[in-house]
Amino acid sequence: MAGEAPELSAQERAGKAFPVSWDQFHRDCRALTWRLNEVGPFHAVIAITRGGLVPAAIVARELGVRIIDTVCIASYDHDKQGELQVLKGMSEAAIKLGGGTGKGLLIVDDLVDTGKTGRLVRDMLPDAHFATVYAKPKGRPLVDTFITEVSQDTWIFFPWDTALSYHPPLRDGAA
Ligand SMILES: O=P(O)(O)OC[C@H]1O[C@H](OP(=O)(O)OP(=O)(O)O)[C@H](O)[C@@H]1O
Ligand SMILES: Nc1nc2[nH]cnc2c(=O)[nH]1
Ligand SMILES: [Mg+2]
Repeated sequence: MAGEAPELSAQERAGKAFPVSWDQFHRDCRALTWRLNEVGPFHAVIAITRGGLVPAAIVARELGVRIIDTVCIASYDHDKQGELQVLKGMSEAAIKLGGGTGKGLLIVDDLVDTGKTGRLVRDMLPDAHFATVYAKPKGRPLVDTFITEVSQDTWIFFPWDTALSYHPPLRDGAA
């Protein structure tokens, strides 16, 4: 309707920005692996794409896991969450390795926010271990292991979504 304020995106609602560099992300993934090493061993890693692909590769490398599968889910269109869509489920081979319930499987994603994506995958594999690098309070109860909690009003910017760019100085005319 005319005059109505445009709907804010999840990113705009978040307000606070938490940019993560490649270095920081790699360090956080390694820290996650230290914790997961106490919980495993795992037969396979299941990455929730696309955000889970990079941490899954790092975690699998550190833990010596060579079987990696994906569950492909689309929810945020840029930064607005819509209906969750499972574009591709797990392979039969991975499901079999987890005995049908996910036992001994490690699900990896970059973050949990509302927890909707995590809930969907947990329901597919209730006995799997679910790990994320970052967690916001609403999604946190769904995660078994994570490294850093950020507030619900924070938007995390991942290194694959960002680039170095000029930033003007704080004080006008100081450039
Ligand atoms: O806890 P939730 O509120 O469900 O949000 C978390 C999910 O959102 C992001 O994925 P996104 O759907 O943006 O897709 P992408 O991984 O392909 O970027 C992120 O990678 C998580 O998978
Ligand atoms: N990049 C990014 N994607 C998200 N999807 C849900 N929450 C977030 C977030 O904080 N950052
Ligand atoms: Mg994702």
